[in-house]
Amino acid sequence: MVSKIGPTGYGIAMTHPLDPDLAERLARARADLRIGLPVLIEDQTDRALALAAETAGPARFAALRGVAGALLAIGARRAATLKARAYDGDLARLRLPPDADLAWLRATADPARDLAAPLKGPYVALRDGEGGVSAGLARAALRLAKGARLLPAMVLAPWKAEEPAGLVRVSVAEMAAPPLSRLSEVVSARVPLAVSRAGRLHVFRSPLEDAEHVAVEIGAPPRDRPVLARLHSACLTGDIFGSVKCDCGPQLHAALARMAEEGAGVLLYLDQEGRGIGLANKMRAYSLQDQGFDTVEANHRLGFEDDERDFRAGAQMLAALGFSAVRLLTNNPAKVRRMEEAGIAVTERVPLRVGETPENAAYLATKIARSGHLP
Ligand SMILES: Nc1nc2c(ncn2[C@@H]2O[C@H](COP(=O)(O)OP(=O)(O)OP(=O)(O)O)[C@@H](O)[C@H]2O)c(=O)[nH]1
Ligand SMILES: [Zn+2]
Repeated sequence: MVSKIGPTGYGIAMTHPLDPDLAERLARARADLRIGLPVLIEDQTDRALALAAETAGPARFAALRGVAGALLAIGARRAATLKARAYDGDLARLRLPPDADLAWLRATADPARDLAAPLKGPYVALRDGEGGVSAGLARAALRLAKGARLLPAMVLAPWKAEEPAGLVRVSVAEMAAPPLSRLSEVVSARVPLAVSRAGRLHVFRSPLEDAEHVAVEIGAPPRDRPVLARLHSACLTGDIFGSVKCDCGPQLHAALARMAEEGAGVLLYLDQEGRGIGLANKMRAYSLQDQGFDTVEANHRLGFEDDERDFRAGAQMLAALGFSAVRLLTNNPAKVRRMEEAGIAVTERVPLRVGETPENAAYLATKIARSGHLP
């Protein structure tokens, strides 16, 4: 059947080469949420404007709150802390009180503020069929927030009117199958390091993220043999400031030293701060840890998985540099599995146990007890 679609012709919808594609619209949606702009989310029957609770400004929040059927979607764990029922399983849709202001919004969204901001309840959770935005749209909105490294708490307003000019529009179906981002090398240059003068840094970017990942190559590792490699996730606190709350800094330096000793290696420094939740959320997790929650529980209370990293970036960088097999410096068997799944053979796991302190003993024990790390 031939159907007429838009101004571009007949049959399949044609797009103009200058139109943003799905991956680009998703990247823009994440960027817009981070700067406090709403995104239009739709499924076959409904559409809603979605604004991140964490970045919403007063005027935009007021504009959405004024729409009949507007609500706040949060994760089920957050709802439990707020003593609100989660009728939608993994999430709850809360009624927006008419006098709700930004202080209410942020205090409701952010578990790290619970001690400072007395809770703003009681909260009224909406049941199936109530509220102007479905659980399906709300779920997609929360996923988008997490992808933007924002707290999963979204103001949603049903939107029947004309599409507001300039806002990004994505559908739930599109979000279900986000395209894999492809990294490519932007530049490489020689950087003599304290541990080895034969250092070279390769910078990688994906067109879809603002992340920049770095491969530190030491010596001239032959490409036809397994290379000593480390997948290191960025840790500003440990790597730069010498925090003793984790073991990252010592692991980083020990890995480089080991590569220098052997004369060759590759350290992939992945722009995935806080196991992929971003620096601000890691600090929120730290503030919850100060209240007695462990590293896994703290992530969960914020609405994130305990590990949100995607190690395919590391595998893509290794492949781009010409490596197909590694001897991987890690205590985390999940990293070995992820590498193999991504097509990089792991011929050996090389343990990396350094930097234990009284302050990180409980953190390291939790990773062994709950995250599958090897002792
Ligand atoms: N969310 C969260 N992230 C943390 C916490 N402590 C450290 N991190 C992050 O965890 C990551 C460190 O993980 P890695 O050392 O790369 O890997 P690993 O899974 O511990 O496995 P190894 O290879 O054995 O070190 C960094 O991104 C840190 O910022 C925490 O308490 N909460
Ligand atoms: Zn760390």
